[in-house]
Amino acid sequence: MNQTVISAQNLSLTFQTNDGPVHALKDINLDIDKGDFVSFIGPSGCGKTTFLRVMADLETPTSGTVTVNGMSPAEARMKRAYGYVFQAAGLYPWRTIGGNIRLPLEIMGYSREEQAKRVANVLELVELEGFDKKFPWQLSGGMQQRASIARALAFDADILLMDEPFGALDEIVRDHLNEQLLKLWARTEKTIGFVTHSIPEAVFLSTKIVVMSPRPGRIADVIDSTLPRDRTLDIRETQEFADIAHRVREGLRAGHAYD
Ligand SMILES: Nc1ncnc2c1ncn2[C@@H]1O[C@H](COP(=O)(O)OP(=O)(O)OP(=O)(O)O)[C@@H](O)[C@H]1O
Repeated sequence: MNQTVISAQNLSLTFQTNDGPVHALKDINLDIDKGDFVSFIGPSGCGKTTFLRVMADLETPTSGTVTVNGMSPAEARMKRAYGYVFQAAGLYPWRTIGGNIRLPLEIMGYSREEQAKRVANVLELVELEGFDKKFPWQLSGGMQQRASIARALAFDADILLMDEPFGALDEIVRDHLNEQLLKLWARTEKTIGFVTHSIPEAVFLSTKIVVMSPRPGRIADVIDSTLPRDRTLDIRETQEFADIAHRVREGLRAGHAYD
């Protein structure tokens, strides 16, 4: 039986600003099952980041509820139920890659042995073995983003929330990272929530695609992918891939106000 790990019920969030209220999310209902790879796609300002931030307890909903592993987002954060990857890698330039990944573990008081074990483990998962003593500026943008994924994996949480992690990278690097991410997902069996602007990226990565529409941010369509979980980039040439991409595009078009 599918186990729900993230559940949003009638979730709304309105920001009060000097220019009046901004309805970032409105009546969102969504269940994410264990092991799902869920992408959130939609035009700029439709609330994708806000939704992810609500799950991560970085924003508080105005009404409705979200549960993460059956807990409130605040409890889930205390229990380190998820790792979070931001748009920019956000590595400290004065710390080595290993030092950056170790930082949250140091703060939480993990022993030196445990820190070293975890750093080695996550560097292997993102294929950056041997880079622990390098500084961020010695790595390419794609490698820095992999290091920031490694940092998010350091607590070995079951859930990984990723806010457009590859948006700033060129297409070839992005393709490669997408393949690596799928391998990592298969190996670790994590549940992933992933924000993107890219239709091919969403279709290639996801088991479930949540298409959002702006003002106020609502769910326009939820697409359960028919593609096999085990896939390589070649799958993008198939009719099935094109069909799913078409449905995403239709959802985006239907939800867009074109104002
Ligand atoms: N702290 C805040 N205060 C006021 N308004 C905000 C705040 N954070 C976000 N918003 C507004 O809420 C709406 C949703 O923003 P959000 O960043 O979630 O959208 P998004 O879909 O992730 O956009 P993008 O793709 O550009 O990152 C936008 O209109 C944004 O301006």
